[in-house]
Amino acid sequence: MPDDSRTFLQQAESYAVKNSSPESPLLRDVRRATAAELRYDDMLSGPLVGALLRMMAGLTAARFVLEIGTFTGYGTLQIASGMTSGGRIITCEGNDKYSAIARRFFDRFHKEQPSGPRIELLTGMALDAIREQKILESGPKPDLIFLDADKESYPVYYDVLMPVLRPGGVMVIDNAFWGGKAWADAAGEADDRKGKAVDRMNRLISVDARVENVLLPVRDGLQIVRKHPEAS
Ligand SMILES: C[S@@+](CC[C@H](N)C(=O)[O-])C[C@H]1O[C@@H](n2cnc3c(N)ncnc32)[C@H](O)[C@@H]1O
Repeated sequence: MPDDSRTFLQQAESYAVKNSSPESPLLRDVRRATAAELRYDDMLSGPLVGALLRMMAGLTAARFVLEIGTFTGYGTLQIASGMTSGGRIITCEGNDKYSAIARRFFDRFHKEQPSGPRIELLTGMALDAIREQKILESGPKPDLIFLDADKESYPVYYDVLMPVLRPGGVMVIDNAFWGGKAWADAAGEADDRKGKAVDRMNRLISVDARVENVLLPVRDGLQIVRKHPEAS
């Protein structure tokens, strides 16, 4: 990306954050703790994507949400703050260090909002954890799914998760540009396994008759995929 367009996008993002609903003190603390304890926070979805997730939780009147890739819990807590009381979020994280930080903040959320949604953190590889819990086989279908884990598996996650999303529900997928590798691969300019997988998923979505989607140039690309109400 040319330097001047990068500057424009950075300025646009910072302007957009300033002029969107602010994050709560709890969310600010998650960001600060992540930066202080891990010394990197670039995997965290951040205020803009977070605010959009929170809005999606409200717009879908979400009672049951599934998140793949918790990291330190920022996106989970944004979603939780957009949900009504009595709901449930299942979130999956494969890294113990990250899940320990997330668990601390989930405990604080449950204390601060005892009648808010319950957050259940599954540790281990996401698809195994979900299969063990039999989430995909029985029970209510998720109203909202946030996919934000290993990019090479994105097409598999999409295949496995779209059938369990409730008709009319929404799947949000982060890093749909994968730093520009998604289209570099499409143009044959790079050989990046993650970029190829992300591009494959984006193409799958754009021809999937079960859904309508919009791929937004927000941060690293955000797929908003809505399952048609009559789709199974
Ligand atoms: C981009 S971060 C998630 C950010 C988080 N959703 C947020 O909103 O701040 C991706 C996370 O997915 C986790 N992850 C990657 N592959 C995974 C897998 N197969 N199963 C479970 N977690 C995985 C990583 O350890 C990492 O914490």
